[in-house]
Amino acid sequence: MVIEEWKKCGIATKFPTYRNSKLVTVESWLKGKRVDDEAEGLWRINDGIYDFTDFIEKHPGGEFWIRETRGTDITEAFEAHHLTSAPSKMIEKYKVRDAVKPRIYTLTMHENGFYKTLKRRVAEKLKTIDNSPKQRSDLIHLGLLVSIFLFAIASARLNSLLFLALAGTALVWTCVTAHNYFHRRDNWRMYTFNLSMLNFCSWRVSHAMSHHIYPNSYLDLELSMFEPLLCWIPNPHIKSMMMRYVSWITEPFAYAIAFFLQMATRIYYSLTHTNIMYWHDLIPLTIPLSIYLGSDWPLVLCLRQWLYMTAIASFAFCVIGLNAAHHDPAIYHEGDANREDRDWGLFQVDTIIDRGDLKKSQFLVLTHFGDHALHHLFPTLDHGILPQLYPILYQTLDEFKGELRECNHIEHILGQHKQLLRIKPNLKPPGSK
Ligand code: HEM
Repeated sequence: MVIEEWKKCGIATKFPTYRNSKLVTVESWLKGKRVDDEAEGLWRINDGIYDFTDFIEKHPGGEFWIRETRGTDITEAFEAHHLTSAPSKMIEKYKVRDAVKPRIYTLTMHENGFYKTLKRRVAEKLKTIDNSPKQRSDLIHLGLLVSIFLFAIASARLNSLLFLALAGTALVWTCVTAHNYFHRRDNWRMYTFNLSMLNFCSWRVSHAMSHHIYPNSYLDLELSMFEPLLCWIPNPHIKSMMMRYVSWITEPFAYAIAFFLQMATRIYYSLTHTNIMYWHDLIPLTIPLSIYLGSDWPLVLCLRQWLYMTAIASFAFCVIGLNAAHHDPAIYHEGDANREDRDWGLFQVDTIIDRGDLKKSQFLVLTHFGDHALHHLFPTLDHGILPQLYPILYQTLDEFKGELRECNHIEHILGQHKQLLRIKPNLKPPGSK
């Protein structure tokens, strides 16, 4: 079959099936991947087919990661989530056969390439690293979590807009900080992500499996979920002339309803297709409940206060998240010229401009998706210890002609808006002179 030119994917040999679905969700992404990935109904790592059915419940990282990825190619996710050599040694006993067809993904992880070299160096460095910042991360997270409830109750008792804004701010910062935790083995802090109406299980797919592994490509759900409202792919077949400009106007509205929209989509999908709701989707209700118990307000007003708080948090989350690292005309997006070296780690760095203005504060890094490149490369590491890895990252980037760029938030906001307008692909590959 001939693929239309504009559908050619920069990192895979197929245009992802899920992009043809009427409703783009985590489930349609996984379903599409099961169709596309040549994993023969099991799990694929490089050119091997593995049956991890008996390992699902034994997985130290938690059942979710393996259960949900059945029928897909997990090569990059497997490499990025483990820093020890144990998992690579363990998989042999689960191997069933060699895959019949070649992999559809064209990024590489050669032993002496950028990513594997960096990973070996990072694994070595972790043996001598100062781990105390991890406790600081835990304290910051706990402090923010408690603040949500204190500020929410104060906003009702004092009927104060200021405390309402503070409660919304504490909510968004707790949510971003909780993201530090849902990338890892199951732990109680990952549940606090759900206070926002988002769901960490859903995000383990849309963010950890999709966005982190295939950023700014057709496979990145964090792009496709916003289309056609906001479209960053520089392609007139996807981004209509009208959407380029209209998105600037509709954007604030889209930001404010993003949390509600995710919850509504999941409820709608559960009612019309299969249930994708979890018991922990009820967690956000603890906020209106605490306002009700901590003030003399009737329940209706408590619910209203909670919805206002959530809208503030949703708006702030998008201002922070969509302007954190990935969207600027100088950043690689689907359709742009590819770097010659197809190393997965270099691809990650090419899709990011880090926020340099956050780097001096662990609090800001945790609450604003800081140290973004290192986090993409090693998602299971606590954000607190990432700064200690910069010397190794810079040294390895130098050796492989990579570059970690930086800018501040205002520059990112401007760049993101220019990217919404851009329809012409960059013809100069990253790394070229
Ligand atoms: C989609 C594929 C997979 C993902 C996303 C994944 C994710 C994870 C995560 C998040 C952790 C916890 C890391 C931490 O908190 O520091 C973990 C640990 C672990 N996983 Fe997986 N995993 C996957 C597949 C596998 C497979 C196939 C095996 C082996 C058969 C495996 C073996 C382990 C082991 C032994 C650990 C303990 C920590 C370590 O030695 O690195 N995982 N995994």
